Amino acid sequence: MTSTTLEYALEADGLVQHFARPGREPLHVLDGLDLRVREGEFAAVLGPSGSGKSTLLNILAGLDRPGSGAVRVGGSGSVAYMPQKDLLFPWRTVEDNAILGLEVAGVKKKAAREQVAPLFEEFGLAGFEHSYPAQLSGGMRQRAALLRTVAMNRPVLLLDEPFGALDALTRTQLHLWLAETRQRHGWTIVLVTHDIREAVILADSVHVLSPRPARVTHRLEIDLPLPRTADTFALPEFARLERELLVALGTLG
Ligand SMILES: Nc1ncnc2c1ncn2[C@@H]1O[C@H](COP(=O)(O)OP(=O)(O)OP(=O)(O)O)[C@@H](O)[C@H]1O
Repeated sequence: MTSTTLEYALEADGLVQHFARPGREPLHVLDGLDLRVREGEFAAVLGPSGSGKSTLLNILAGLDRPGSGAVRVGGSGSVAYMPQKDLLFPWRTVEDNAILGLEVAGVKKKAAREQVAPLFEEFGLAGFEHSYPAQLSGGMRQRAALLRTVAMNRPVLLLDEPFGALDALTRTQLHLWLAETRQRHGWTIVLVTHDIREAVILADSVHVLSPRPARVTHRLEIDLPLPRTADTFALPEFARLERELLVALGTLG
């Protein structure tokens, strides 16, 4: 991964990935995948289960190297990554979980606590700073994990199905909350999901993956008006985009 002045906040070109399998031919997971995300853009990567979404994010995060292809991140060249199984440490308070990434980056505990303090209110966690993860609801835990990711103050956020394990009502509440919060902050986000509604309510652009080996088969601009609210779900344009994505995924004829 290199850092330079780029036209895009994040560029991935021709990503190819194979995984070795004992006694069988390698599993071909990514097949020349391209992705371009502008600064301040919310890009959703939508694909069926097993299509290679986590593989893609691991490469974008710099945790894995692609077999071929390249990733470039603008600004400082670094990203903040919230993996799918982003476990909060049960023995740390919400506050101490929130500062974990900063501590790992070398920030002193006191300074890290001061840095994250203003975020608790906005993330609906004010008053729970000294609670332990087991004392939070599922939605609050995901917000705490997201707070920890955002606290890293990196130019690009990578989110791997952050709401996948939540019940439908909590998930919708978090969608509306994130839609508002990210607009206020202007974050650049790549979110992978297999939830079409999630992609449409949140994103500026949706990048549809083919089944494995994955490439981007469609890129759809989501030009629904901002701010996105509960009323957005009722727009005819929302239903039209949902249907278009069902077709792009091959779910409808
Ligand atoms: N390190 C690895 N070694 C071998 N195979 C792997 C490895 N990582 C992923 N795979 C395989 O690559 C394929 C794609 O996995 P990946 O987790 O990227 O898919 P996904 O789209 O994120 O799936 P889901 O939506 O179900 O989480 C799967 O078949 C998986 O078994």
